[in-house]
Amino acid sequence: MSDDRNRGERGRRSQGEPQGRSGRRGQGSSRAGGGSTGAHAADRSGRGRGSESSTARSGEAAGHVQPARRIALEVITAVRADDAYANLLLPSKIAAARLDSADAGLATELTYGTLRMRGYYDRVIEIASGRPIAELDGVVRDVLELGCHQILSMRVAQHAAVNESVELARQVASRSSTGFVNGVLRAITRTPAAEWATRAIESAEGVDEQLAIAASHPAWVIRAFRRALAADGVPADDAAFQLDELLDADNTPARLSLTALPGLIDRDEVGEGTEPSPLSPIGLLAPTGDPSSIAAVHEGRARVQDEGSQLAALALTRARPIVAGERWLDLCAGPGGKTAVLAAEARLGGAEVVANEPIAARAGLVRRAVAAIPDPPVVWERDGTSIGDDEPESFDRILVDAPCTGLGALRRRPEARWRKSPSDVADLVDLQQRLIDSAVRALKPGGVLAYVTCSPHVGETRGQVQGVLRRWGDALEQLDTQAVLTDISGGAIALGAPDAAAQLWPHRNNTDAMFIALFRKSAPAPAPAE
Ligand SMILES: C[S@@+](CC[C@H](N)C(=O)[O-])C[C@H]1O[C@@H](n2cnc3c(N)ncnc32)[C@H](O)[C@@H]1O
Repeated sequence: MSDDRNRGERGRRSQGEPQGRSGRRGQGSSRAGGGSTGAHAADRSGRGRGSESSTARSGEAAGHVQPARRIALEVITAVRADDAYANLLLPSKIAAARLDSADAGLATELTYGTLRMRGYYDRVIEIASGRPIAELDGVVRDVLELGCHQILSMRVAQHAAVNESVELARQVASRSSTGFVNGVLRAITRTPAAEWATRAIESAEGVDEQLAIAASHPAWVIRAFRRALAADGVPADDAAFQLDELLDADNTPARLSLTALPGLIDRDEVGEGTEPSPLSPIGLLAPTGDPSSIAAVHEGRARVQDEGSQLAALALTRARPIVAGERWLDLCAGPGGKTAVLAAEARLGGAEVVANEPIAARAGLVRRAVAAIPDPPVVWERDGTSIGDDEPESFDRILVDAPCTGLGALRRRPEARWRKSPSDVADLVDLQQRLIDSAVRALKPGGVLAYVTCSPHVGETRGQVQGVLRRWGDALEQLDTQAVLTDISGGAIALGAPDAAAQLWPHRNNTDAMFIALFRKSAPAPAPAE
């Protein structure tokens, strides 16, 4: 654990330093000049051409901008304007531009670092420019955030960060925006990073609002994490420290972890500098780099997968011994990471898997994910909420890895925190409930259901458990998921307060914040003896 992580919330905040390991340290030495900064006095035309960054996206005018910066900006703009996924878009852009590993590393740091910390950078930009961030053109804001990341969090020479940002603005926005970008970024360079942090944090009122800026998470997410930690039994006197650790872990890139698909490859055959996961019996930790260069990954016998996701899939497959001939359903399968584990385990035990994913493109990803497995699962493209009525009492095990806010996977998908709002939670909770009820209907009596989310939000986790037990009464019994996970991990896993369900945490388990709850559908009472 880094010094930063040991320091704790109160210590860090008292030093006026924002959250995370991304190295926000003072670089400049002169003062930026309050509400009427140099930037403010300079060109205030934050408005560009009024269009999104088509030039940035096509890369037409590369100018004198380093390719890594251009690619980072293209991805940041696509994430903001088109809801693109950075983890899908960035690797394809790096490959298309044939960046060497150093430039690929730089593009990755620029992209993920900016997406992670943009909430904090936006506040710095507001203070430095004297303008609300919402008033700026989208692409100008993207350029400024990217520039902020270099100035406040990286060891990039400040003149390079400013000059290349101005050049990027010239390429993707209006000519007049270049003066504005130049003025704002120069103003930011004139104040040490630590002082910016203090100013930004103190500009907010309220503990959660200040922490939101320091840790660059929306305040409602901070509150949801607080509640989830409490629900997991974290004592009040440890809550602030644990929250701090969690936010820090969210802002720390995840290790590269792989699954060796059971029956397709042994863990020790994967090689390439990997080491066994301490938590998952099918998991490996790999050196960072391009995972597709690992032969077993290229062949589909090993897959990139968080250890928490591995454990969620294994919780279902190993909750009890497999009986040959069992039928399993993966109700929400796309893009197929857990389907691959289910299918590999099912094959060894003589069971059959059906995968379901209603979005055609994601169903295609499921088919790709299982292509290396002999006799791969059939993939349906149906609405999971009606499968219970269409296929009643048909499956021995069902995985409901439900659509959720994704607040448990912010290490890997930093932009997810800015995408969701509290109003999304209600819709997701409703969909999750309908998927669970459908799964219970589709489950054979005596069958096992695993409900999984990559979110710790209580409404999506323990709230759903309470709801399903209320709705289904004696027809459903909760299994001891913590005991199952403890068994799978050989006792290595640290869990919260004793409970039937299990919540994993990035700061505690070094996994995504997966929530896993196992249930068994009651078998009908045996017929009375004659
Ligand atoms: C959390 S993801 C599943 C991740 C997947 N199990 C894996 O490990 O790769 C949830 C999936 O549910 C799908 N989904 C959304 N609505 C659905 C519905 N009504 N029925 C079934 N699946 C749905 C989404 O398209 C998404 O692919």
